Amino acid sequence: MSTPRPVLVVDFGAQYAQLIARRVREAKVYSEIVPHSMPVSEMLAKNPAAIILSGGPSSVYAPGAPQIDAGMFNSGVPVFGICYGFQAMAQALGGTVAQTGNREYGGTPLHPRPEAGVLLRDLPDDLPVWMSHGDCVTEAPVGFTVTAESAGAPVAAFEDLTGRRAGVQFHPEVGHTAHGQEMLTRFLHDIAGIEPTWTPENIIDEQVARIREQVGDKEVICGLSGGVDSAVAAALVHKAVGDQLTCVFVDHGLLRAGEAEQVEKDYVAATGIKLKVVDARERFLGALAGVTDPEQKRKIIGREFIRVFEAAAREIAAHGDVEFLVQGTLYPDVVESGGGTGTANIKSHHNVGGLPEDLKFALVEPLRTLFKDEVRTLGLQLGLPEAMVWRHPFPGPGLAIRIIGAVDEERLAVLRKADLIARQELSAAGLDRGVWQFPVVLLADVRSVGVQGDGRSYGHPVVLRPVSSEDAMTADWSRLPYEVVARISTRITNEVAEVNRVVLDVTSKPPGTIEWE
Ligand SMILES: Nc1ncnc2c1ncn2[C@@H]1O[C@H](COP(=O)(O)OP(=O)(O)OP(=O)(O)O)[C@@H](O)[C@H]1O
Ligand SMILES: O=c1[nH]c(=O)c2[nH+]cn([C@@H]3O[C@H](COP(=O)(O)O)[C@@H](O)[C@H]3O)c2[nH]1
Ligand SMILES: NC(=O)CC[C@H](N)C(=O)O
Ligand SMILES: [Mg+2]
Repeated sequence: MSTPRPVLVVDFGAQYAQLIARRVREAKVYSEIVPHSMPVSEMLAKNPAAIILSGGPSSVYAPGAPQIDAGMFNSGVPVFGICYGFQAMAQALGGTVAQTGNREYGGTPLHPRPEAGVLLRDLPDDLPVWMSHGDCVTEAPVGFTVTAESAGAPVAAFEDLTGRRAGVQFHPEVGHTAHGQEMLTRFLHDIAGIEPTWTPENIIDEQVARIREQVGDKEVICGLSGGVDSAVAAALVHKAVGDQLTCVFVDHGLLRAGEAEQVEKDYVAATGIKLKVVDARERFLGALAGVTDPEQKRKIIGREFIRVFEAAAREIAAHGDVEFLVQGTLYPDVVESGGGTGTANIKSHHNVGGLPEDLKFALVEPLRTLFKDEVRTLGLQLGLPEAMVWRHPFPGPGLAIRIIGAVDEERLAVLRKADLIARQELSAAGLDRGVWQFPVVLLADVRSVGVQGDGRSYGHPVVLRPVSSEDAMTADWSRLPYEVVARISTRITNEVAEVNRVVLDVTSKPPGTIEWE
């Protein structure tokens, strides 16, 4: 099977490059992100159906700012510029970009002109769009029609339909821009003339073909956690190579109450895939003893996972070595680990930034460019049970990154009890689907004074961190009904002897992250 012609999203260090790529997928068009440092000849060698230039932090007129090679515009490939990409495109084609002193951040009314062109045709005046710029295009290049303006941007959108190029100063890819998806769709379908034929089923077919090609007739193991990502990854690999796949579930002692049993029982029942369960509790807890630094914990866990997979592979291999390790890695894991173009390392996800340097497995990661909600859609299409597909995410390093301080059996036992109560009460209130994830965090090195049974207590606080999110890239704290919060608090302080205080985390992401470490 051939890969469809991609729409390339050229990343200029944008906050939203991955969001652009998924909006393109929502328009039923295949897309790939490439760094702006990739030579244009290499981009063109991918035979792109169109190119989208992302936003970015630089100013196009500043020394050393990323530029666009004119070759891109001579190639005849349709191009769409967004924010920095729009400015860079204007400059490369002979327009003018300047800092006018009129900065616009956040919701801004857009005024489409009567000659609104294809992108903005029939959209209302005062259209609320999301802006984030300090520079402006002050003069459009020759051959372009200016199709909209805003108070701070005299050229807020332009089009050259003959050359199949367009650009906008605002961000159509963010949810806050009204009709943003429609504008991107109009560019792709109506200006670039791309057929909307790509669907999530295509991901399945493409990935199955790709996995077959990569793996051939060799044996494969898959790290299976009970979470949706690895379940979908395993289902894809199973579809591709059947019984060459064995899943390995690692009980590292950092799991929640009942989790190991549930994975063993439910997963095999639902899928019929071979599963090996490894009890690695001593090994992980030994390696983590006394460690308090979050990044160090993550690196240790990443390394131990691989060592356990290696040992399991030796036992599983019927002939020779197992070369391939399947992981349910998603795009946010990669980005947060600093794997994007010029993106910062926020935290090393155990399955990406936490991998040891001497990793011998070749990785099979069919979900590496996708977001969780897309993976859930795939899971449903692959016939996985709803309960598995809608399970809340749970990080591979488990409770180790929810104990602030060193990790040991005793602390784990305390957190497990508190966590179970929170999960039970959330489910009892029928709120599972309304909440993206609900970490419970133990501040193991903090103590506070309480009064319980007329006596003094000196116990630990537990933090409730329920969040809502679309893709874990950004999140907000969930406004749980106070009765539910109150019930959880009462039960935890009554039933978990070591905990005498429950607090609620009311921080969005950014500036917080979902997990505390
Ligand atoms: N206990 C485990 N045993 C084996 N592999 C694991 C375990 N925990 C995590 N992994 C591997 O690490 C990958 C990343 O973990 P992550 O938690 O992001 O995904 P997930 O558990 O599959 O899904 P979810 O994000 O919904 O929890 C998993 O897809 C899986 O391959
Ligand atoms: O498998 C994982 N290995 C990790 O090392 C890891 N760190 C964070 N997470 C999960 O990723 C999402 C975003 O988390 P943060 O807002 O805390 O960065 C949330 O869903 C987190 O639970 C991880 N998952
Ligand atoms: N969001 C962006 O792409 C910003 C572009 C440019 N840095 C500006 O401030 O105008
Ligand atoms: Mg998980």
